[in-house]
Amino acid sequence: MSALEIRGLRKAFGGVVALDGVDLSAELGEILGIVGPNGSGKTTLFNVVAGALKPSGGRITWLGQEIAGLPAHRIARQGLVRTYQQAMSFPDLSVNENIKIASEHGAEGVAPLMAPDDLLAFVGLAGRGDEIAGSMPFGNLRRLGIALALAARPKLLLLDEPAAGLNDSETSQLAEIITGLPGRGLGICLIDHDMNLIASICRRLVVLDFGTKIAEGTPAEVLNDRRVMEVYLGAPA
Ligand SMILES: Nc1ncnc2c1ncn2[C@@H]1O[C@H](COP(=O)(O)OP(=O)(O)OP(=O)(O)O)[C@@H](O)[C@H]1O
Repeated sequence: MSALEIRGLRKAFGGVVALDGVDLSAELGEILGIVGPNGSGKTTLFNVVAGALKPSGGRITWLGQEIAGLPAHRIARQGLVRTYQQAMSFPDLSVNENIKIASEHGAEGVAPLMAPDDLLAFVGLAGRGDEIAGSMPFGNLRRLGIALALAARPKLLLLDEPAAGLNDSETSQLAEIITGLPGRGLGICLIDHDMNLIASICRRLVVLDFGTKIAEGTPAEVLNDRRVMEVYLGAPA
């Protein structure tokens, strides 16, 4: 059984069906890319898995236990942690204070991934622990968002569009950070619209369209899939 097993996951907002029977598995030690056009259900998938939204149906098994519908803080305590499209931090507090709070709300019974100073160095914020989060430039706020998620000692990290708004050099630095995580035993699920980033760091991709999984496989398999090409490029199936 995979670390995360999702079966028949459904989420409806009134008449809008955002997830329509999604099956998906994610392993520790792998980077799984989740792609699809705007509105295909990617963020809703993360919200439901991480407990920010209750599913309308289906099963989510994490490390062998059913977690569908549990509140977000209980899911985070079990090592399943998500980041948001907007980097989340307490803007009036320092970087170090933010890290401390994140670690206090993190997974129970899991050793820290690394010491706070090493964590800051790992995400490219060495020596910036005393800076006030809200005064940092956008790229550094993104790094801080990842540092805060890692401070919560995740076993599986759900990254929602971490490269949005980053320039090319910031995106390659981000790719280095992310690719360093599976070797430390973490699993990563990565949503992003940057196909170059996704194809370069993910071994496996899942493609959503209108709340259903339309393809799954290696980047090469998926990007040559006729249905995926149709969705992205409008080519006939
Ligand atoms: N809170 C909500 N209330 C009503 N409808 C919602 C809500 N959240 C999402 N939806 C709808 O669910 C569908 C899936 O949205 P979602 O944000 O999950 O897509 P996405 O693939 O993450 O899109 P994007 O790439 O633009 O971030 C869309 O039709 C969206 O309008």
